[in-house]
Amino acid sequence: MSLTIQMLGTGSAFAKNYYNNNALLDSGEGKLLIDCGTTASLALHQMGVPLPEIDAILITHIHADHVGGLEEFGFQMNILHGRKPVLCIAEPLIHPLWENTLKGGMSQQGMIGKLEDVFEVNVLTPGEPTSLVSGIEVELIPTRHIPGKDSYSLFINDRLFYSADMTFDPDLLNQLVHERGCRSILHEVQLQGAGEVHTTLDELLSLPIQLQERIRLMHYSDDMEQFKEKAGVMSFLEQQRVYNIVELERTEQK
Ligand SMILES: O=c1ccn([C@@H]2O[C@@H]3COP(=O)(O)O[C@H]3[C@H]2O)c(=O)[nH]1
Ligand SMILES: [Zn+2]
Ligand SMILES: [Zn+2]
Repeated sequence: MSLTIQMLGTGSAFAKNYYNNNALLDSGEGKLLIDCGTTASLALHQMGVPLPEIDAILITHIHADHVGGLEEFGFQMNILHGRKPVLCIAEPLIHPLWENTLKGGMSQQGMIGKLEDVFEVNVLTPGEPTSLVSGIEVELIPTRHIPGKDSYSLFINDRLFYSADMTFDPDLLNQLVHERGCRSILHEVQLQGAGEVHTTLDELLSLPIQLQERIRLMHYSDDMEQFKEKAGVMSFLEQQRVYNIVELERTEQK
């Protein structure tokens, strides 16, 4: 079975040339949206993907570039299409997502008082690979991002690592590749400055070359073009280009 990934956008939270770093996985039998940021519905519209075609949404963590589009997605599906979208989410994110992000805009007296009133909630257990849509199995891996804020990176179909926003974790990357058969890595990157809550390009450049060869960069700032020659064997994912994951597993990328 083939699996494709198309980034709705590849931008950092403050990018203006790129949409939010959200992704559409398509197994041919089902579509999974990874994160639903503020720009998600506009990007999907431009890609020609109607919201009802998406079988499930998976959330990595609570920042607007990853969840800011859920209010519109939820309302559109309920009001215009008469059904609740499936929302896959780690248990610790449910309370903050509703109480701190969605409640203000979505609550309606007597009708909407909790996440489950708008979404079909699929509660995920970190560390347990779970089939989310036909042909797409995902394991949530807790990774560090903001102190005190839960965040989960993804290991997809036992072969593709998709980083959430995360600080540098070379041990995890080594373990995934050398012990778990990970063939390619889509990794967030911060191109300039100290990587207090993100992973910097310099940190990724410190990895063994065998790891760098597997890495494609995403979640980058508007000055990305200036860094193409500074990224060594790593290349930048292009937003809205459709990649077959087999194509991502080739080592010569440039
Ligand atoms: O301690 C902090 C907290 C946040 N921020 C910025 O806010 C953004 C929120 O979304 P993001 O996680 O994609 O990126 C984050 C950063 O750009 C930061 O630089 N330092
Ligand atoms: Zn982000
Ligand atoms: Zn974040």
